[in-house]
Amino acid sequence: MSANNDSYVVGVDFGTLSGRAVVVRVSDGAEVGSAVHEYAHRVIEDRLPGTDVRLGPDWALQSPEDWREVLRTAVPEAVAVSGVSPSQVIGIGTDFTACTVLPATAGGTPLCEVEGLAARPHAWPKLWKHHSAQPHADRINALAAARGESWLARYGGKISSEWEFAKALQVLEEDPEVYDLAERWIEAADWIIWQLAGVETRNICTAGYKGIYQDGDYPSEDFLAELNPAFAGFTGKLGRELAPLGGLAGRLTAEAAEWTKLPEGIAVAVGNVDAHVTAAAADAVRPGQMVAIMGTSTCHVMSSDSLAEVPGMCGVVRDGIVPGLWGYEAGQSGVGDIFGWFVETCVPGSYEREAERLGRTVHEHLTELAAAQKVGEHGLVALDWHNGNRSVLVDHDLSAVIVGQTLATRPEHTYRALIEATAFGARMIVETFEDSGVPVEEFVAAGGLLKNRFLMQVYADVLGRPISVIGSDQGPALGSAIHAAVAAGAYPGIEEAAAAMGKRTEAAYVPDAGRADAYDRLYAEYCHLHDHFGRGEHPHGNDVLHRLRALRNEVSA
Ligand SMILES: Nc1ncnc2c1ncn2[C@@H]1O[C@H](COP(=O)(O)OP(=O)(O)O)[C@@H](O)[C@H]1O
Ligand SMILES: O=C(CO)[C@@H](O)[C@@H](O)COP(=O)(O)O
Repeated sequence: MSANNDSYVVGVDFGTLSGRAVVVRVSDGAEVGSAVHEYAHRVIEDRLPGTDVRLGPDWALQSPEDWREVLRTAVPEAVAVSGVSPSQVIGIGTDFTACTVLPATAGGTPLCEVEGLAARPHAWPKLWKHHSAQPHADRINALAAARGESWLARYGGKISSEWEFAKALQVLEEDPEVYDLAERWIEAADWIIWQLAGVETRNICTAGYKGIYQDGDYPSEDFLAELNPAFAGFTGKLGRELAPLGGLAGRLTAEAAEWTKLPEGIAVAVGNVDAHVTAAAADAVRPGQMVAIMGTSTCHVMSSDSLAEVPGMCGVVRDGIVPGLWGYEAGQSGVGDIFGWFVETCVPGSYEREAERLGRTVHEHLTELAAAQKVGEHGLVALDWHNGNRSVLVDHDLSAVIVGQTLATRPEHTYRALIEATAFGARMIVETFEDSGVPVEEFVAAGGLLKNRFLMQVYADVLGRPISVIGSDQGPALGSAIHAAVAAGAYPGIEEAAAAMGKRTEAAYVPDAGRADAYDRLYAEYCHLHDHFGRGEHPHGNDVLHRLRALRNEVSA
């Protein structure tokens, strides 16, 4: 079907806690209807559903049935709310958290749904924030460095415990039977496309960033065998034919048409990652436009026409955001999650009652109180490592630090210090890119944290540069819809579709010179603590965080 003024596409964003669908007009990107489905199992962290099987520290799993339910509920609901007739929908695109990865049969059945395997933790999909494969990542990194593997520099010198190889090596060594039964090791981003189009595809984005696919190949058999002889053939569970972003993965099957109530045969776009699709939604896919998707965690994505080695980045991948450019990714594993943790576990009841009386959420109440302070007034500096450090240290055995507390420290002081810590972490990433010869010309913010205007101003002041903001509160879903429009043939490429359908306001926040100067002093303290606690036993460092983590693991084992 060809596009006309009445054509629409559906974008579906599979997030950490929910899936969101949005119906978008192809001609101008107008969002005409949306719906959200909260996952029934949310994040599986304590025990496997319906069993007494307990999970260890740093485990995080998800249920594939929750993802299918998004297709069955959020998609038809969004179309119903929009008033658009399903016959006007010409394509569907999706994005997923990553690296969220699962073992499956050759037919695509998740192993946790195979009879007899539901009580085996390693048969379940591992969510991006499953961090218990850190020892496996450490071994991969040490061996790659010792052998001088050329791909290591493409990952800033270290691959993360969140990525595909570390997670798979953990399965092999902790449950070899499940490893053997896994005929496929597949990103949820590609698995969902399999459900929609009935064909197995592997997108270039997750293969490159999370699957160590560089210059046409995965790490060699020889390398994998040195990690563990039984790991030698691992890449046989992956895919070698990579599909380009914005490409057509296939056509909606009759079964998926029944779930979604969309017409059978419409275009299904190649799978993609929540962060990377958002660049299109903000119309920020040109070289030097860094898009920060700020939510539970923050991902930083940016295209460039040149290849550079940026220490501690997540990865640089040819065609990884848009075809024809190098796509860079860096990230912070915990941002909104840190504020959420603080609100849930560190705030006295009196604050909750006051927030309720004022008709605000506790976040809003603490933000109001934090905004009344001057820079540095709380006397605190924090390290934003409650969920480890993804960039630039790439170490999920690190944990958070708050220094400067006294008996006068109030929750609003700590809340502000935590917001500032995440902004300092973002500045560390931006400066590392620039120092490595990859200039950041525009900083574009997207994601759920945009709703906190004080936080956004702190970021502008800490970064000392203007911040543009996306013009949609459904960035990933809009980005997926844009990819669907390209896959359906409505635009020749992602750049053209992004220009017509993406939205952003330039320089929505500008730094205040006085506050920016004051933050330079606090940032210097952050850098000092960052290197002291994060870089091990160098002359001025202390590895206490690793010793504490080892002790915790020993005791909880
Ligand atoms: N007013 C607020 N200020 C700062 N953080 C908030 C606020 N309200 C919610 N959060 C945090 O934002 C995060 C959710 O962000 P969101 O972008 O909606 O989710 P996701 O990243 O999963 O798509 C949660 O971690 C929550 O703790
Ligand atoms: O790591 C990536 C992308 O590479 C994200 O999917 C992951 O951080 C999860 O993002 P959210 O915070 O759920 O938006």
